[in-house]
Amino acid sequence: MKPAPAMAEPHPDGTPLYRFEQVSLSLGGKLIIDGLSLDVRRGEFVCIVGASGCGKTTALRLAAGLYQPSGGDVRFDGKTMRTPRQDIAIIFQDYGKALLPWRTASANISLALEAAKVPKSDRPRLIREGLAKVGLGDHGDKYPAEMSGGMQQRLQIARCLAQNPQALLMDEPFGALDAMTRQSLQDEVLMLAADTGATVIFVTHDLEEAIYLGDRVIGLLPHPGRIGIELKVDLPRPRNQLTTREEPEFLRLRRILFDFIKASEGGAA
Ligand SMILES: Nc1ncnc2c1ncn2[C@@H]1O[C@H](COP(=O)(O)OP(=O)(O)OP(=O)(O)O)[C@@H](O)[C@H]1O
Repeated sequence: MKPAPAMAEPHPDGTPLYRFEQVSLSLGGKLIIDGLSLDVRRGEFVCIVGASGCGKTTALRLAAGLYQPSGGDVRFDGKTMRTPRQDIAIIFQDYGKALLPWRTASANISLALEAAKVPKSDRPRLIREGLAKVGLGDHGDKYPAEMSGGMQQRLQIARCLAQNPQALLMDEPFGALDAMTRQSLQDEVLMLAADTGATVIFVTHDLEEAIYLGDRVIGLLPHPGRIGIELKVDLPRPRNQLTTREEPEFLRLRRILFDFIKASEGGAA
């Protein structure tokens, strides 16, 4: 049984995959997110940036169903999110903690297939395909500790994709990687997102990364977290690490975001 690709086509009734409606969240008696309204289309790649502590991770946790809003509504596929779902995968920066160290790369991917109750007989093929998709075809027998940071993050991505998710939520996934590895993983994620049609919400501190990857970049303002800016990224795909970053439109968006972050940090001081 080959999992069907997540929906790449617009939904027939045009509903967004995600709808945040006037979402607020208080934690420990403090308002962390306020009046957040955001639609994310199926297959869209949305990046979230903002000053440290503005609520990016919290917004992602709401999208994952790990927090319930104090006010408003998070709707996924037309339904209010009440708990985490099997078709929403989350990828964190801390790949070391996300992977099981006593399982090989193959066995780590198998974990997602076991959770999804994929029949045992289908698993070896899906594991092989999953490893190949992220360039780890020859490394199935390695343990996480025998792999570089980039390889471990690739493995985490393969494991998440094995869930066949409709949505991929990524929280600073490449923050700990060196520049070259980071760029190759950016391109791989773009390719995988295009291939699977998965909707991606990607949190990053790196403004260039957000523009390079996204169809849209959302900038959050702090205290409480709310949307301060929303930019459509009108750059051709496939993106290219050299030429895309040199486009006047890329530089224009980078300048706008840079000024936004600077102003928001000033305001938060
Ligand atoms: N469980 C909690 N209880 C109380 N306050 C919290 C809790 N979790 C987060 N916060 C606060 O909410 C705010 C937003 O945190 P969050 O981690 O979402 O920000 P962020 O934008 O992801 O930050 P960074 O970029 O530094 O990772 C911070 O002020 C943080 O201290």
